[in-house]
Amino acid sequence: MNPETRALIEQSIVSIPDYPQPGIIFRDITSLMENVKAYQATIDELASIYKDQKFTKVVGTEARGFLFGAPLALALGVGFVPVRKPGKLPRETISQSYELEYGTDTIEIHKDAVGKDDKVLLVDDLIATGGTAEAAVILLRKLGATVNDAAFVINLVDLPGQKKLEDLGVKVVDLVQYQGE
Ligand SMILES: O=P(O)(O)OC[C@H]1O[C@H](OP(=O)(O)OP(=O)(O)O)[C@H](O)[C@@H]1O
Ligand SMILES: Nc1ncnc2[nH]cnc12
Repeated sequence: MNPETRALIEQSIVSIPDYPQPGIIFRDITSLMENVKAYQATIDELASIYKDQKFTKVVGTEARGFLFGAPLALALGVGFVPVRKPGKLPRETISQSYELEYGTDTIEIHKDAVGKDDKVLLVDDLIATGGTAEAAVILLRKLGATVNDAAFVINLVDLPGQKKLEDLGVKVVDLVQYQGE
C-alpha cells in the first residue's frame, strides 16, 4: 500500500479512550466510512490484494464485518455471505460458540450459504483476540468451504488474533496496526 493511502485510512480512524470501558481505546471505523475517499481507498486496497485469487464468496461477521465485506464482495465480483448473531438468519443454520473475556458468544451461518466448492475470503473491520474470526473459520470449514485468507482493516497486534488464525492455516492481511488493546 502506498504511504499516502495508508495515511488517509489511518487518519480517518478516530481513537476513543476508555470506551466502552476504562483501559480500552476504541478504534472507530464509522469516521472512516464517513470519509468517502478513505472508505473507497479501503475497499480498493483490499480488492487489489485479492482480485486474482479466485475467491467464490466473501464472508463478513455481524455487524461491522458487513460494512467492509459487502462492498469488497461487489468489487471482487462475488457473492456476500453474512455470519450473524443468534436467531437472525431465517433459513437452517449452524452455530459456533466462542470465549469472551467474561462468558461466551455465538455466531451462525446459513447451512446452504457455502459448500465444498467455495473458496472463501473472511472479512471483518478489526481483529483483537481472534475469537470471532476463529469461530467463523470453524463454521465455514464445517460446511466444507476452503478458508485460508482473512482480511481486517485494523489489527490489534498485541492481542493473539493473528496468531490464532495463523495456527488454523489462515493468512491474515491488515491495513492498519495498533499496539495495545
Ligand atoms: O477478535 P475479537 O476479540 O473476536 O474481536 C473482534 C470483533 O469484535 C467486534 O465486533 P463486536 O462483537 O463488538 O460486534 P459489532 O461488529 O456488532 O459491533 C469486531 O467488529 C470484530 O467482529
Ligand atoms: N479496541 C477496539 N476498538 C474497536 N473495536 C474493538 N473490538 C475489540 N476491541 C476493539
